[in-house]
Amino acid sequence: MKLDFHKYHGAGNDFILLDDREGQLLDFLTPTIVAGLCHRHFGIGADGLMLLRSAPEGYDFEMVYYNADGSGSTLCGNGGRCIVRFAADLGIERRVYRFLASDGPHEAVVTPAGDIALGMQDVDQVHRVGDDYELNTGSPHYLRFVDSLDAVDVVGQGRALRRSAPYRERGINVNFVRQTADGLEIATYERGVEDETLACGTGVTAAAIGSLLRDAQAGDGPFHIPVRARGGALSVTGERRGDRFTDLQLIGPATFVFSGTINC
Ligand SMILES: N[C@@H](CCC[C@H](N)C(=O)O)C(=O)O
Repeated sequence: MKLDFHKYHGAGNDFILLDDREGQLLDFLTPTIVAGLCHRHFGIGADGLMLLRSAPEGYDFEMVYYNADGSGSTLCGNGGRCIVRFAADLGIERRVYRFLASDGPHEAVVTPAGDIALGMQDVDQVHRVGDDYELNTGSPHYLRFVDSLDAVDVVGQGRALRRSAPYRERGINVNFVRQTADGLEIATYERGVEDETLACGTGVTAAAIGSLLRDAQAGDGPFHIPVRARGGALSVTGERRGDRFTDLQLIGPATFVFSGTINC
C-alpha cells in the first residue's frame, strides 16, 4: 500500500500524521507497520504516529495515537498540539478546535504568537513516592526533581524506573526536572519509545503541577510556568485550588517538517 504521510514536531517530539477521514487506515495499521514507519533507520522516523479521523457531531476530528514501538497509547500532549496544526493545514479552520482523544474531549487554539495552546484534563490526584511524584495528565508520569540534569543518566535511570516492579506491566514516563530561577528544565524517558525524547507535553504538564506541590510558598490561583525541554520551550498555565488543577493549557510550537509517500 502507498501511504501519504506528513511529518510534524512539537519542540522536537516528532510525529507521523496520517489523514484517515475516510476511515480506511485504522484496521490496516498493525503494531508492526506502525513500528516500521516510526523506525529511524528503516522507516520515516518518529516518536509516534497519529491518525486524524472523522468524529461525531460537535467535534472537528478524532485523534488516535500510537507510540513508536507500535503500542496504542494514552494522550500525547505534543501530538495533540501537532494534530491541531495538521488539521489547520488540511483546511479545517476554526477559532477553537474541538477534538476527541483517548482521555476525552480537548479544545485548542492557535495563539497570537502562532503557538498551539492545548486544553488538558483537570488533575486532582498526585501520589508521593518518597521524594518523587506520580500523576496522570492524560498519560502516566513519574517526576523526580533534581539539582542538575547534566548529572542524570536519563536513559539509564529512566529505563530502570520504568521497568521496576510497580510499572513493568502498565509502563510509565519518567521525567527528571530541575527548578530554575524562572521556571523548569526537564528531560523525559518515554514509555513506548523506550528512550529519551526531546520533549513530552504531558510530562511538561505533570512537571508544572509537581513544582507547585513541592513549593511551600506556592498558593492557590492562576499560574504560568515556562518549561525548557531538550528540544524547545513550552509553558503550562492553569488554576490551582489546593490539590486540584483546572483550566490547564499546554502551550508551545507545532511545526510542519515534510510530506511524502511510503510503501508499506
Ligand atoms: N510525547 C507525548 C506522550 C506520548 C505517550 C507516552 N509515550 C505514553 O505511552 O504514555 C506527550 O507529548 O505527551
